[in-house]
Amino acid sequence: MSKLAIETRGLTRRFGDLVAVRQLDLTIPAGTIYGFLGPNGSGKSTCLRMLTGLLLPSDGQVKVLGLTVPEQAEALRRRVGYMTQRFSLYEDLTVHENLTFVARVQGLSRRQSRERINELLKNYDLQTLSGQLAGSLSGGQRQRLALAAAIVHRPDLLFLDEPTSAVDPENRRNFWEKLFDLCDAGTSIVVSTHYMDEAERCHGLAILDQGIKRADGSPEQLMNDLGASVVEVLADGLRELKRELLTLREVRSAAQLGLRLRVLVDGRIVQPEHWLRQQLPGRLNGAELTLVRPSLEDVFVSCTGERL
Ligand SMILES: Nc1ncnc2c1ncn2[C@@H]1O[C@H](COP(=O)(O)OP(=O)(O)OP(=O)(O)O)[C@@H](O)[C@H]1O
Repeated sequence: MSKLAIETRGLTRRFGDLVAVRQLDLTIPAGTIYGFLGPNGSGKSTCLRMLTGLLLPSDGQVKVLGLTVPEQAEALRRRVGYMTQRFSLYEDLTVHENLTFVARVQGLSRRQSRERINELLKNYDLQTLSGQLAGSLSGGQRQRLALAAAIVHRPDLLFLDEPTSAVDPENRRNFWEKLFDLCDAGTSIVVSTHYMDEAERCHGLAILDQGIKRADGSPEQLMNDLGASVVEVLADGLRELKRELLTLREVRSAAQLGLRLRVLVDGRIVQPEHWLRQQLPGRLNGAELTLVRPSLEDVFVSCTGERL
């Protein structure tokens, strides 16, 4: 059996009356990239902070790299890296000074620190920026520095909290290439995101909504197990059509994409295109209906029960 990076049972965190994370069971294999996908406020950061040992759970059991958290959080500290949402850089230190500072905190010797920092500056395309203040870097440069800082001590497990929110698509793509390199070299990675395309890159994934895990599995599994069919409708008067479709109980959602509506129909309906035409005969006369492959966004909409 392959080793686990993380295992939780009944993990819960309350803030007063608010339950930010509720009864979360997770089984995350080592050597993979695992994502938490959820909207703002769904509990992703709270969850990551508990898994790093920085925040005490209200309830439940947590094992990270075989260590019991929070009891063994100190032993865990050296083995994990954590890149926070705001990147946590020292704005008035240079790129090199930021890395040197983190290397000292992580206990690297001067020599180890020098070698490791040279390696990171090269790998993360920061050599020419070495003497520049972190506060003056672009979004993509800040992100690369934050990642380099999070892995100075070669952690076995890396946590990333919405790492690409502030960067453009090209930087996001390059960033993910770096994550796959790290994963290939044996680092387990847990990443939170609210981007579907990012979630789709993960080996495994949990969909969080209001602190509750609504589904988990590989993106392919989640799409196969959707329990709904997706029909794209090309027709006139889409806004009105959408309203009419949403009055049907079997229609889980209808989202407009340009000239089309993407309609999620309960999986128990055998021929969804035919069924839709039967429900709205006048309205769908002359419309084009096509059964298409589910996307992760369809899974997300379906799991969170949002009838958009
Ligand atoms: N220290 C705190 N005190 C009180 N409430 C908190 C605290 N930290 C988080 N919360 C609440 O817990 C809920 C979950 O927040 P969390 O930051 O974990 O969500 P998130 O999914 O990471 O959101 P985002 O994508 O916006 O970062 C929110 O309602 C938030 O207001």
